[in-house]
Amino acid sequence: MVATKLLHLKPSSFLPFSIFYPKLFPFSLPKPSFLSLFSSNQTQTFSYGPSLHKGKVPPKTPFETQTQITHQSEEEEENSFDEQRFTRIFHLAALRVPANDCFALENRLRGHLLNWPRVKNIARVPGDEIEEEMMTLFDKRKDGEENDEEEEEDGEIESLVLYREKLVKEFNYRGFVKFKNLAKISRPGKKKRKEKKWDEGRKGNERKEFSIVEVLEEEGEGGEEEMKGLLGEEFKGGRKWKGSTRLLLLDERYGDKRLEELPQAIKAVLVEETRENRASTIELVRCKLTLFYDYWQMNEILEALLPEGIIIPSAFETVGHIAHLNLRDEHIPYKNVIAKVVLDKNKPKIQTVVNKIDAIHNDYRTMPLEVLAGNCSLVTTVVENGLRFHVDLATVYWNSRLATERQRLLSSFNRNDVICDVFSGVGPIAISAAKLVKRVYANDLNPFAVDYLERNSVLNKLERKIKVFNMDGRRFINAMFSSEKAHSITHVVMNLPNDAAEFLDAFRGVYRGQPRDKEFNFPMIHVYGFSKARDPEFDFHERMRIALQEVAVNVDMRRVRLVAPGKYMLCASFKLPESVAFAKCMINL
Ligand SMILES: C[S@@+](CC[C@H](N)C(=O)[O-])C[C@H]1O[C@@H](n2cnc3c(N)ncnc32)[C@H](O)[C@@H]1O
Repeated sequence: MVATKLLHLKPSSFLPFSIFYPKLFPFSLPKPSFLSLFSSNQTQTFSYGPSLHKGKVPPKTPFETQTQITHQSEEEEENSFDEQRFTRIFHLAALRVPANDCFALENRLRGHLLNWPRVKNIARVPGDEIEEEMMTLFDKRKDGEENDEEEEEDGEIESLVLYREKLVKEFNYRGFVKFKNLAKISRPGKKKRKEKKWDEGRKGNERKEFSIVEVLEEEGEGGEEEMKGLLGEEFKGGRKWKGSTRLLLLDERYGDKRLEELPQAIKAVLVEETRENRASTIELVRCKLTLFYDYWQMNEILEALLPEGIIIPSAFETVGHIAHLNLRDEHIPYKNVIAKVVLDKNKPKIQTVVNKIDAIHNDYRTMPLEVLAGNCSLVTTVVENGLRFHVDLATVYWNSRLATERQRLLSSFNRNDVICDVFSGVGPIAISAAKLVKRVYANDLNPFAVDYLERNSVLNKLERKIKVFNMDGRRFINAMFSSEKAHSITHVVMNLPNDAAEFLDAFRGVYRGQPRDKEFNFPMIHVYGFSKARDPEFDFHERMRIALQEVAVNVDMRRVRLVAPGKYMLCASFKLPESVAFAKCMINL
């Protein structure tokens, strides 16, 4: 006979696999495909795992309805939506087992337990937690070490209140012999109290609970009041208290199954345990798993919020604490809501969400950005290649997507090299190179970039290896190669893909007028460019030829990445041709 008592629940109105179309957003368009799923003759296929379309939407409490009526500013209203509309309730079956056995049983029942992303299949039962020390006291009592006047026939303690009273009588003349244990009976442990504090105080960036599991108890279970008296209002034992227990959440397919319908492995656990130990605490219970807004992934929330047919923005670039979106026109009416979801789902790493509002048109290559959510600071710190870079996206250029390319370039430098970075920005190439090479000359036209370049050199303790310049790229090339420095420079980096090829004319005649028998240095030039042509390599080569007025030979041309459909970023590396350096005509600066 199976002695384990089952909790029989009233049939719930919840249909396990109904689709609920959440009316989440005033401007969400009707979703015909969702609605059609309500039609009665539609047969649905089982889809595994939690989804906003499955589960039950909890009814609103009067308090929630009231808070919605509170006044919001226009801006708040634009950015907000009711997060509670994303709460979903799932009904599951679980084995309630003694806490000490749960890991062994979890192993044994592998394959039959809930396997949902981010939901642990072992859950605590609120209120029945008991500390190890208290349990020892309990066990001792069970083993008959203590007087068992109040013990029931099956060895269980009938009343903890009576037991406590008995212990009180046993005080020795000092009165404290057993006080330690007694205190534990009625006082929550330190650990527990700490947890509560954390929970109460959580705000802003702190992680919130994204799911809770509650046991659905039958009414009128004995012993509840007694346990409440001992363990406080939190206790929701309902049944005879047996110490700490855990819930092993069963696979969602068993949510509405009766014991007989469960797989043999689960039945075996229940039957064996009960046979071996009549006081077995293992039982099959029904429970309620609630998943909150914080549970769902960014795409799941956005899918529910945005009208059908709109592409769900799924990716963004990260620069330090800033998420940088590139929203399409169709997203613009929902930009604030999208930004809020991006922020919520990527906190605390992301603190600010911005959108690029226009193409880059200015010389300094700074992006026109609009802050959509979070704090307004565009000053951030990026870590690349083990180095730290302070960046202000409002005034300087930064592109994290070029990190791999920068690595590739750096790997071609060695400790004897001297690098000349013509368009250095805040220094991702120049400062990283300074770690490897003998010396770096770094230049940028943007005074803000140069300011950050200097600060970043100091931040990374490399300022002694870097000399910083703030001038136009052509003047810089000319200044470098008409000075003594020319003899040492081994690499020139020109990363201004829109125009760098045209700046190659600055190399024409840099050694003009100098005696040819002198030892000259012909550095490697690494120039970046974009091309939309059908043959991007040929196109870029042509641009270089026009600027140099020579055909550069032995050019190593590489496609760095596709920056837009049909538009490549390229890098051409070649040795400065002697004929260019000694050319008679020079550009007018
Ligand atoms: C594409 S960014 C590259 C910055 C840096 N190399 C990086 O990878 O982040 C180009 C840089 O060239 C600078 N720049 C634009 N025109 C310039 C010019 N005529 N002379 C010197 N620097 C210039 C811009 O201010 C910008 O910082």
